[in-house]
Amino acid sequence: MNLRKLVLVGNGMAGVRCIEEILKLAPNRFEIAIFGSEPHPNYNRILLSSVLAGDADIRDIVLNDWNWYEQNGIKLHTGQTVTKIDTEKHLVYTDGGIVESYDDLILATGSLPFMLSLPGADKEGVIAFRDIKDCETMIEASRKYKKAIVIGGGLLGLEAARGLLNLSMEVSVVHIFDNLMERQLDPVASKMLQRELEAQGMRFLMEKHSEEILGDRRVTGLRFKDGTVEEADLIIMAVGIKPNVALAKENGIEVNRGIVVNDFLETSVPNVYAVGECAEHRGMVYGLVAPLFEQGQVLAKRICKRETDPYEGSIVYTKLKVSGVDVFSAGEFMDSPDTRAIRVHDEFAGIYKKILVRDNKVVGAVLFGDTSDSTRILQMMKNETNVMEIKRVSVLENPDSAGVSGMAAVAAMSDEEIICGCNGVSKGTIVQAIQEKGLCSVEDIKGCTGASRSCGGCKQLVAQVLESVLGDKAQIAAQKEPICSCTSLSREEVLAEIKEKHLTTVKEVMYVLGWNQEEGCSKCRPALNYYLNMLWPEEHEDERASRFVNERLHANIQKDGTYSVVPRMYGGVTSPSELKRIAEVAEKYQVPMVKVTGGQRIDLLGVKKEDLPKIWAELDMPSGFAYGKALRTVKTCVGSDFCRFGTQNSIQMGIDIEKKFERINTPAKFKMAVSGCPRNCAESGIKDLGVVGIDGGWEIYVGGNGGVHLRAGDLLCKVKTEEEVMEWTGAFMQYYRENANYGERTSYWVERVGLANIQKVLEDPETRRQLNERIDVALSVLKDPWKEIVQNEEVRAVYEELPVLA
Ligand SMILES: Cc1cc2nc3c(=O)[nH]c(=O)nc-3n(C[C@H](O)[C@H](O)[C@H](O)COP(=O)(O)OP(=O)(O)OC[C@H]3O[C@@H](n4cnc5c(N)ncnc54)[C@H](O)[C@@H]3O)c2cc1C
Ligand SMILES: NC(=O)c1ccc[n+]([C@@H]2O[C@H](COP(=O)([O-])OP(=O)(O)OC[C@H]3O[C@@H](n4cnc5c(N)ncnc54)[C@H](O)[C@@H]3O)[C@@H](O)[C@H]2O)c1
Ligand code: SF4
Ligand code: FES
Repeated sequence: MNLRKLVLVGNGMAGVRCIEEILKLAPNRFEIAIFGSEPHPNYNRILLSSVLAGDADIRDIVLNDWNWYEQNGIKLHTGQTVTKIDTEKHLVYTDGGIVESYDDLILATGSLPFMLSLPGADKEGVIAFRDIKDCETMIEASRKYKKAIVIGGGLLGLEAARGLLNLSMEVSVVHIFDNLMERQLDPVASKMLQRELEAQGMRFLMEKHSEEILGDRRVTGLRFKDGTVEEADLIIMAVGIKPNVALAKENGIEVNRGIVVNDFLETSVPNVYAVGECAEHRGMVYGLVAPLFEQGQVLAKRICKRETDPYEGSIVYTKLKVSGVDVFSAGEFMDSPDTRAIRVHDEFAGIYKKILVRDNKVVGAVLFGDTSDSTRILQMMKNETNVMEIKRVSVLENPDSAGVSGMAAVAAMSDEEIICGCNGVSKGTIVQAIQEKGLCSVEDIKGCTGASRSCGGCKQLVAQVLESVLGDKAQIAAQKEPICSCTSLSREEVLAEIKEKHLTTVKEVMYVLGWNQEEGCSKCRPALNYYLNMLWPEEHEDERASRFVNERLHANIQKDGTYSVVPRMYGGVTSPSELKRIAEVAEKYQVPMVKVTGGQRIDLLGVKKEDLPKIWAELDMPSGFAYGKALRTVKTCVGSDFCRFGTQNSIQMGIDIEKKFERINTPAKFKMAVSGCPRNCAESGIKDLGVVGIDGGWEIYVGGNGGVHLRAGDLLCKVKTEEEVMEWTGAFMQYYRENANYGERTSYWVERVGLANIQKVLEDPETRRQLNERIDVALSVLKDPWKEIVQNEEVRAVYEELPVLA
């Protein structure tokens, strides 16, 4: 049988997804060729926000790797832009000189970012946020520059701003209206969002009209119509997108705002179809993946000559992907004369929920602070549920979930309810796949049903469905997330294999366990190095090359390529002679800034790499490990020796803890504090482990965090003596070292595992003894890295050869 020739223009999310559907329906019907302007295989554009925020690596966001094209017999032309279509002869031409014939042609050219045509918009440092290249440019710029402006307070602008904050830039968001995300939120939710983001460190310049981008070659600032100027080294334009229609338009295919398609995604020219952000259907152009995937399903059936319902449009809904902020918006969101609203606004809890009802049906919703109702509300919108048949207040309080856990609420969901909005996967489909195919991890479910494959916002729900089906077995299943895309093995499996096969180097682990990338990636290499150090403290030789640059160089790299030096000062206590040495070093090496840190240490900022060993030698103080995934500082208050409120000697307790546990590697940075009484001047409540003096003893709090994931610590235990503080501290640290994922702060780990479970383990004195025994072994082999480099010529020679950047 002669295969039909199918050509896809646009190797993006919508086009390739449609091809996947076609391959499912008719794997042998087409000879497929795909053209993409970008040099990459198909990747998850949505997760560029996560890459920028440091939560994912570019490699993690590939949806279909090079092998996938090969395995499916698809001819992939990356870096090739189709510039001409001969619709008579059925040929496409690329800028690289390739000509390909087609029987069926799908246009999935996506969108182009809208760039404001301001004077100076062509300067270096003015970019959009649309593709991998933009993402890389921003990450690179953050290493050299300090101030960023994001123009546009929509979804993209706010996600970009959050990412840039994570990259330690100062970020101002310039918005043209007085309400952020005015296309998705009403003014109440919008203001709540602004307050929350301000608390995270974002600055907002509202109702500002940009007039000119300043600077010579590179941008230095932005001038507004009111004459004011904001400085910037980087400007991101996130002011919307426009469908990429030039190719269609120039080749006689009907175009309006987008490429005009009918209910079967057919354009005005026979055998030419359009799908995705470039397509205009019934006057609507969509900019979110769920509708694009729905279009793709209809188109796949049409092209495969299968019967299909027409595509009749989609309900649009969004969630902002900024950690610490829960925002959901669906359908209509502004009150109007013909809608009535059901509202809940809890100003204490920072929760706002509104649904809009017309003709007794939900036509839209805005949720802020708690979006757990979102799937159910969306389902009501899709099913056109009559709200008059329900007790109305219960619309915003799931009767099934009131007072019960999220897991129980998921168990009570009907099979039709959609779990993954992006990919339209229902609970029933997931349950069936788990039962029939024996799936036991979120990753398996993703591979089999597509759920959680796009924005990832439904991962928790998918895990809960898994748990509701598998019960106890899900505990193991929940942990079956692969540690990165180089392997399908979870952390637990990798650790078990390391122990069983006695693997002792990162390379050996990757080789024996069949890593699909010989060199691993930036996610697995440091993680494996940590796990090996933790499992074989006496045997495993730390593999510096697998560590992040700061840990390799024992100093934090700064934006301008210089380093910071933070010597250890136990409990935040120093002496005149130490201060003198610090002052002398700072003067001699012309250290541009000497600063007291939030952890009560002294930071010498702006040191050149070549000066580091000399400074360490002259300071003659141990490393403060301010750069590592390790115990950082133990902050102390003045305590009972000097403070009139003090009930306990917090300074001595802090010094003792720091002296005992200094240098210990932990899955993520580990901060501690000791306060002499419940007034808590050392802020023990927001530390990974915080100790608070009380009458006749001490309280130990764990899982606190004063950063992005602001969280008050949970009370782990109350003890009477200093020895017990030390014993519980050692046991908790070692239990965390052995059980948390690499990179997971205690604030997330304690939430994930549950305080009660941790307490259950640590309450047993024998378990505490064993954990302390193991942490003591790990501590016994640690040396001060600065001293080693200063005193050992061989180590210094290796150090001096280290490249400056990662
Ligand atoms: C940072 C970011 C975060 C996002 N977050 C979300 C989210 O949370 N949820 C959500 O639903 N959506 C989100 N989106 C939107 C979502 O990514 C898009 O809706 C989706 O990627 C559009 O898919 P598409 O295939 O239509 O277009 P694209 O993904 O833009 O793909 C089109 C491809 O075609 C190529 N191309 C164009 N013209 C040609 C040509 N002539 N020849 C060859 N190749 C060509 C382009 O280079 C591009 O690679 C986000 C977008 C961004 C940028
Ligand atoms: N979480 C998500 O679902 C998500 C995340 C990122 C991007 N996206 C999608 O990507 C696309 C692009 O996102 P976007 O936020 O750029 O588009 P958008 O159109 O949703 O928002 C653009 C924002 O820029 C503002 N604006 C316009 N001109 C301006 C000016 N001159 N000065 C200041 N502000 C100005 C607008 O008022 C608007 O709020 C959209 O389709 C969006 O849905 C979605
Ligand atoms: S926490 Fe208590 S002991 Fe410590 S400084 Fe504050 S008031 Fe004094
Ligand atoms: S809701 Fe986006 S991937 Fe499931």
